[in-house]
Amino acid sequence: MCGIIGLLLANKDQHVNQLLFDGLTVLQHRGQDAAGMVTIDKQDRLRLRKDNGLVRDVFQQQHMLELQGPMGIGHVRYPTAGSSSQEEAQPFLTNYPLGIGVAHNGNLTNTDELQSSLKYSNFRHVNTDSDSEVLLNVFAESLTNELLQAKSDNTSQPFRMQDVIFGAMEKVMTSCQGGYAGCYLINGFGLVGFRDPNGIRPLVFGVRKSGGGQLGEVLQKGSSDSLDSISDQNELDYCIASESVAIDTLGFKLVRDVRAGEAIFIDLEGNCYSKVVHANPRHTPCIFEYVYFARPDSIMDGVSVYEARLNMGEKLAEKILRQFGDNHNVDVVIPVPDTSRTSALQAAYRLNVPFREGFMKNRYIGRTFIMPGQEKRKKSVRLKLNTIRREFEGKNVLLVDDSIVRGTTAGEIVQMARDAGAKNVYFSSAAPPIRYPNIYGIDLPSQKELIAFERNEEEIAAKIGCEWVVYQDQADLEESVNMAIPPHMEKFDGFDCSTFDGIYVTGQRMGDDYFTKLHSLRNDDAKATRNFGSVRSPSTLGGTDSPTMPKHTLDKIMVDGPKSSQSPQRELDHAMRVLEKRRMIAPSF
Ligand SMILES: O=P(O)(O)OC[C@H]1O[C@H](OP(=O)(O)OP(=O)(O)O)[C@H](O)[C@@H]1O
Ligand SMILES: NC(=O)CC[C@H](N)C(=O)O
Ligand SMILES: [Mg+2]
Repeated sequence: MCGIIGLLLANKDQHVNQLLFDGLTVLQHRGQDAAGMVTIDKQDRLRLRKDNGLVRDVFQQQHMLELQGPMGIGHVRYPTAGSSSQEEAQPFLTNYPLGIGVAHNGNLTNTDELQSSLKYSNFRHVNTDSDSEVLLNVFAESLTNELLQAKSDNTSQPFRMQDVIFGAMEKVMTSCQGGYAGCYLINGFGLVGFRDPNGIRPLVFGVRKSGGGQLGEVLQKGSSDSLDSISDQNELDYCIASESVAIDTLGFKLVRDVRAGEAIFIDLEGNCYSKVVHANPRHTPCIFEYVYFARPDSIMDGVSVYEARLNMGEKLAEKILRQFGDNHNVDVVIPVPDTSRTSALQAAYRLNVPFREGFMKNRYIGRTFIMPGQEKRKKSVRLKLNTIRREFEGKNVLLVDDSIVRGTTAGEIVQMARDAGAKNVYFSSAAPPIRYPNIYGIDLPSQKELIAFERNEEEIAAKIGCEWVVYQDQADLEESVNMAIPPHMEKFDGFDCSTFDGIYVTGQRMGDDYFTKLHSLRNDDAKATRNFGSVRSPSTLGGTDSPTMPKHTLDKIMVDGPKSSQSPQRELDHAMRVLEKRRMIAPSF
């Protein structure tokens, strides 16, 4: 679930680099593997920096100084296609036509077909296994055709670039299947934000007065659907982002969400054009954004993520009460930090039992679910959380998590609760059991890796070692989000709940060859082998699956490392051990 951002400033002497950096830092929870940004300088040169690592590791002072210009896009990556290699970090660029970059969140489900059509019909070269590079080239090809057409139709007068762009975006949306929200940067013209015809992945945009001034009453939150009422658009800075939290933090005012099947084009003069380019959009956003991915302080499609999570806690508690009545025997509710806190708080309130912080989180360890590799995820749970013994000793504790996916967290946490002296350990999940792969931007390619695959609640409880486990019902989860839609907003056409019910809004069915191939390419073992394959020399070391190590550190480890007489696997093991050791040292801020 990557994070994307695009920025265009009215004052062409200003630079977007610091705003991009700050925005990406705020979106870091959406991707920890790699980060990148591209800007366009005064000579129309695209300036790119991308690498594996967290935002703070990837952009050093010398990179920031070079990332000049008033327009740029940025990306934090959590891979769902190809490998974790540095080459597949984003943004991707292409020179033709004009010089275009892309930052993409989501996952295309017809990458292979598109790639071979680009190669054999359009003679375009795609250099990686990334679906995002394909998404870029499909647009580049369509834009080329639209530009050539517009040029031949309008020999005597200039054409309108917005028409050309919307024509190209229509082709993108009819050709590209899957979930995608993205931002294209077009040299000499501006930024394009877009969202797939099902609105699966989120995207919002906002404005501020040039340089950061106040907009006054014109754009009170949620009140304005267009920018028509703002007289002098030349004075506006624009920000497009995955989540409203980036818009808020950078001092922009949220205008609205990009609609399903819509593209918005912001030109260099500050004019903003929008069009729903897909003929039959249906708005079915990914419900897992509300469960886990988004920050609670984000407003997504008009819905406060925080409020939706409170509702999830309320409904979860009601299910526990339905199942056990008032004899539920729970002494204390304890959240599994961080994401479940909001739901756990409300569940405790509804159950009328104390809410206690029994686990303390090491703030320097990132999110474990989006880390690559099961060993690393497992180890990170232990490094990340520690117990406060007095909250467990002799008590019947109800642990609340937002979701149970592979069961890595639940298994470790239950054991920790027992080690801390809990009498009985109950576990509950604010989301229903996850039993199906995700194909729209969450890296859950393999059913067999899911703890709820072919297991019922009793079997899951036995597997994670607790007395009982209770999951949210899917209808209650959907209702939790629907209840938080403000009265003036349109209702959704439904949700993408495919990881819970196996119904794919883009029409795939379990058993299709697509799933077999996805599993074989992206199960944990396959990924480990592929990422291992990319560790060949210090120059390609950005390709290891280290989420936090800057490349120069990796280079050094390989120089310090064992001699080549050892097997490649042992060399890798050694490098990983050194990495693990060094990761224990907290980075300085
Ligand atoms: O069953 P699993 O495979 O362990 O996945 C589920 C867990 O992973 C996530 O936490 P994560 O540590 O990623 O992030 P958080 O700190 O935001 O809760 C999620 O909140 C669950 O706790
Ligand atoms: N999680 C995502 O949004 C991933 C984007 C893209 N599919 C990639 O792997 O880079
Ligand atoms: Mg968690």
